[in-house]
Amino acid sequence: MSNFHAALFLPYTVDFDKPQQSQANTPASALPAVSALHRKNSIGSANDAGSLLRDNAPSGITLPKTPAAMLAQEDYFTPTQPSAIAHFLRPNDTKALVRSDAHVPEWGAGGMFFNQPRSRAGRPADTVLEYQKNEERLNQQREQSRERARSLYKINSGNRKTDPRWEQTYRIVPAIQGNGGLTNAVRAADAAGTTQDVLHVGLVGFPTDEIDNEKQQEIYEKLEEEHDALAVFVSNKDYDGHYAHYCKTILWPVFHYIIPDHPKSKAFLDHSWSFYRNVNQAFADKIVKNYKRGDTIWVHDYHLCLVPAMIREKLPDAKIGFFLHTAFPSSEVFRCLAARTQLLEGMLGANLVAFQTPEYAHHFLQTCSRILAVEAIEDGVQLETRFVNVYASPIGVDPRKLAQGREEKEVQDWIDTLTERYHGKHVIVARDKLDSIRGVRQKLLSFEVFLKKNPEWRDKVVLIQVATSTREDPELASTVSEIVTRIDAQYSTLSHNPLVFLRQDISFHQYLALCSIADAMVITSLREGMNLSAHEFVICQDGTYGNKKHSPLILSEFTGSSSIFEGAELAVNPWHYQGIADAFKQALEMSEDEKATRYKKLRSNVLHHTGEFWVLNLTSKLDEVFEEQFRRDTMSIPRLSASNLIKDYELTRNRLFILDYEGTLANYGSIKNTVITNVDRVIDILSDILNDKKNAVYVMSGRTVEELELAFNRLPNLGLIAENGCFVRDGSSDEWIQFPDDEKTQTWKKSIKDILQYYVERVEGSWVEEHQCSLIFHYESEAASASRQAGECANQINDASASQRVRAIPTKDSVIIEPADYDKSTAAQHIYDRYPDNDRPEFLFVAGNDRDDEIVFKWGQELRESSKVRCVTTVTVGERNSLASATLPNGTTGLLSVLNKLSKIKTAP
Ligand SMILES: O=P(O)(O)OC[C@H]1O[C@H](O[C@H]2O[C@H](CO)[C@@H](O)[C@H](O)[C@H]2O)[C@H](O)[C@@H](O)[C@@H]1O
Repeated sequence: MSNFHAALFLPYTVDFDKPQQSQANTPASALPAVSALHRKNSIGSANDAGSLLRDNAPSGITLPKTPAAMLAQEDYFTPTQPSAIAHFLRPNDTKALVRSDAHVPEWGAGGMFFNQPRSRAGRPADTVLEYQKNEERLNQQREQSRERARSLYKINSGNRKTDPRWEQTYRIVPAIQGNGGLTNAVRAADAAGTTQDVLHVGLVGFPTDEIDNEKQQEIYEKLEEEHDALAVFVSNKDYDGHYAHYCKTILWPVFHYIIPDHPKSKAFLDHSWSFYRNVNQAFADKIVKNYKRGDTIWVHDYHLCLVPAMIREKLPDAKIGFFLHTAFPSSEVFRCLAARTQLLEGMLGANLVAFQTPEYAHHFLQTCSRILAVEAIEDGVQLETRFVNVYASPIGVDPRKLAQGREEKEVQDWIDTLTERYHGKHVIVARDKLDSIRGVRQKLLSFEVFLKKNPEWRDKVVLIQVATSTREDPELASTVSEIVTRIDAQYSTLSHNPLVFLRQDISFHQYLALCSIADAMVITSLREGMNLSAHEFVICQDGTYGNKKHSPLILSEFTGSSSIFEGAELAVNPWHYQGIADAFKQALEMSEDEKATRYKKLRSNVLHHTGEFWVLNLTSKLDEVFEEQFRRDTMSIPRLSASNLIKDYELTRNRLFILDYEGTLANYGSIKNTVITNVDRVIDILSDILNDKKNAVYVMSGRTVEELELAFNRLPNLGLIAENGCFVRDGSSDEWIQFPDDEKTQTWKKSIKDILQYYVERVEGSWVEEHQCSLIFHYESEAASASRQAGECANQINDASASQRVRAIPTKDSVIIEPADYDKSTAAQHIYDRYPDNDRPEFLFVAGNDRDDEIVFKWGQELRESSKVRCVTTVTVGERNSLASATLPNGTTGLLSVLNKLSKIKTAP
């Protein structure tokens, strides 16, 4: 059985061999500045290629070539290998450790590292018209590029469409695109046997229109046969529109709280939505085509939110998990997305939707209840016929492989070099992609405050900030440049630069060495799903190599990682510059004892939350919820066996029946009608059952005390549970017991009525029904806007009144607002407790059909599991998934006929 892991990019890509060039035909403009390309970017020399890309740097550090430098060159001349070491410890080993956060500038950028087609997509368009114009321009450019290549390689163009560069032989190499943390985690789990038969599904990481079908097929087969990878091929247009436009321009910012009503936000655009859908569909189709019963499907990250529902449509019984690697925003932000409903419904196609932290999971639950008007509880979301579990499990790193990586000679050499270079200085390290969410600007401004306020540190401290990918946000890059220049001008001296700002990536070896010699790491992301650099830093600080150990971690409280470190990190608010400045000081002046104490906790959390554990944890959670959902599926719940029930009935004394009324014993009546429905047959049967003194029967309902009394006044021995458990009347009494406190009830009702009034004025045809202990907001469910408003109403009440122990539950056409501490199961428990210890019921029969009956099924099941009641039968007559032990598919009629049979049984007194 296979474990599919679908992520936007495969962990592999293709590096084409270069065709022989014809020098004679080579246009001068197409030739690269070879000397510049082959020169190493030595940070130490003043006029090298690297100096164009950085402000200042220590001498003696040699860096790999940078993406920015390569972008300046014609794509078919870019050298391949040097920059791959920024991503892998061993670029030729397709299974070696990948950098967790690879910081690839944009899709198609692999062409800077490997010989493969590169994206020519420009800046995302503001309008559909602009988008179409861009497309025309790009098509022209593509054709020109092909022409150039044909002449360069002396290939007669004729009518050939295929580009000669991509007809060559090729190698499968580890991809620089994609989620390194995910790749490492799955590999670690695979190596440990925690997971097996992994099948990666993803794009090959570069535009493939220029690769002919035959070649695509060849690559597909090679990847499948040799690397257990299923390549998804989509058109360049879909690829650009999906990734560069929809994902990067809309979803990524919104998921990281870059509010869409910002004037620059493009979240209102929708022309890229169709590309997003197309790519998601291509993934779903690929998985469906290769799926075999029993397989498990994991879909990863925000690029593929629609895939779970698309698969579910074709494979209703498949086991599907969805994991969001990024943050998930609050519902206030998420609701700004035009495609919010489709995105949520897409994710809810999974059996399990998982997040990095409980906070993101909570936001998701709240967003679902608000936007889809569905009931969201702590464990998940109740849809019309399915339950979807929601869970949080943080990803981690592979400490074993990282430890091995640190043993590599290059790392050791770099540790020596850096130790010598920064002898006597305190080094703070940072490596971030220079994009809008990583908070580099905030970090530098805070460092400036730190230097200003702490002159004694100015010539002792060095902040080495590696800032990769400056192309995504030129405005940010220039603001950051200004700050760098200002700090440099203000605080650099002839012999010391307190800030080393590298506008390029460093190699993986250098990174591990830097982390090993650092006196602190600082991460000030404004929002981030996790931040595995923090974990890598902790692993490097064990004191095995280098003279530094247990150095503190300054970490933004808005990263997922901060949720697992339990305060052992120095948590900072990236918007509080003075706070970060104080954290710099605290880190630099921390006693060895405090460092050791904090480090112990940091390390134990990193070692606990490893990538392998993450895979294991998610896998077992998915198995567990899948089984439970299967059990709850009415199709798999066994039909009630009347003969077994009769046997139990005959064998027992003291029997307790708890039966839901509307939808279970009788059809639903009109909400506005107090005379519910014709109950004659029900009354006759219940009366017969009550004739046996060993039986107690309770009818439970959301109806009021008065309504139930009116409906059942002919059965004085019947027990009643009104208002979903707020009131109980025993069969032997006329007295009702009210559980919620009257005064408290009046207080919460007063405040909630104001909220409800707001929605009644906005939702046409809506009205509020008032019960003694609850309020019900009714609305016409047909209008989408009405159910959205109802969802919002429920959310607002839940936010406003949690402290009053009140909850609002959205249902299909109403929002029920009721006390959080009382329900049908608490009423049932009250009834059970009133039996004397030596005369408890031996037989319990619970029947229901709706969400509020489920909790009574659960209660009944627990009595059976704890052997408190010998014979327990819980029956659902509804169509939704259920915890009941049996079903009665022919509903009310079936139930009445079973009860009728029992009522005719005469047992010994
Ligand atoms: O930039 P993209 O290609 O759209 O990919 C998004 C990012 O994916 C990876 O980061 C995400 O997953 C990490 C591991 O779960 C998590 O630590 C991080 O917070 C997530 O955003 C990748 O590491 C990043 O480089 C990508 O930008």
